[in-house]
Amino acid sequence: MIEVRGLSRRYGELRAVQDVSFEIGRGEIVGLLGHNGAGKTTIMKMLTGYLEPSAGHIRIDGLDIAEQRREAQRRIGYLPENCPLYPEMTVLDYLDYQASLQGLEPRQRPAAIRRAVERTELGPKATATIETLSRGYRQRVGVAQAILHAPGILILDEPTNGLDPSQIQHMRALVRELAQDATVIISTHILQEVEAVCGRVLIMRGGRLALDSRLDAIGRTPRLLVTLEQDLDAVRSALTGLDAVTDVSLLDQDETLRRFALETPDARSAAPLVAKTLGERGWPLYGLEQERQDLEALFGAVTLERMEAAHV
Ligand SMILES: Nc1ncnc2c1ncn2[C@@H]1O[C@H](COP(=O)(O)OP(=O)(O)OP(=O)(O)O)[C@@H](O)[C@H]1O
Repeated sequence: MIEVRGLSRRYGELRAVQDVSFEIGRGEIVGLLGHNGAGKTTIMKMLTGYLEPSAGHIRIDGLDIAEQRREAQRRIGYLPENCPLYPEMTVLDYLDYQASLQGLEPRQRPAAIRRAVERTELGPKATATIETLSRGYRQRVGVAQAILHAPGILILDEPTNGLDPSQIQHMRALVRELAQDATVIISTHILQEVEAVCGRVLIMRGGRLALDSRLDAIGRTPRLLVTLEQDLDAVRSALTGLDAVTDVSLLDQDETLRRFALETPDARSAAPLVAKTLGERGWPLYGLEQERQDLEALFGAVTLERMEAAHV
């Protein structure tokens, strides 16, 4: 339903997006992941018809966005990175104004606004002026304006940017809920964000698509990191008998302590078993935690071969 072929965009000499191709099917939740400046926003602006590509094609449900822009845009809801909100307007007035800009007939608007307010749980703030809202609520208003016309595709640029942890949880739950009847593309520079809601990831690096993969195919089962005084052989013989631990390797060490990485099918449920087994040996446990991989670690995990394959 979204088809992108050979997409490129230059800003003067700068190649912000270079020869990017992908397809996204109905109902997918896809994370567009990359560092600041990787080209995510530029791609999203082109997908939504607000920026013209320097080269390449985009089709939305078979509609060429260059030739049938308005029709294609009707199928898309867009939360821009800095969604323009009018601070002095109430939430309802703002949504009514957006509904009119989006071309909804006056008689359709009340039902559309009611549905958007309900889905984003903005009811208690509906008559508040936007300037009085927290950042989390403002983002919800941004999402509400994106879903007014019940689009089949939602494009959300950094939807959790600047939110506190509880607002992030709420936004993630909202995205999952919206994904039940829409295809969703979310841009972010935070890997955990993708892991929390997406089934597939497109990784951008320096304007190029470095990886297009289902998350479960990346092999990112988190490892358990354990810090002990013992050496590798001793730790191996203590732990590899457990079903929960399939391999042990030494990560790093200082004069007294060694940090080991335990391969395990499920790090969370393995942790108490590992703690118990080590405790039974009377070994002091200096650390036990799940490995957190950042974007760099993921880039490292992606083999050169796969990156090259993604470029063809
Ligand atoms: N209007 C513009 N004029 C010139 N350069 C631009 C313009 N917009 C973006 N760029 C540049 O293009 C590159 C890609 O920017 P883009 O905003 O697409 O990246 P991004 O991955 O979305 O990053 P961020 O998360 O910081 O928004 C960056 O080097 C940026 O500075």
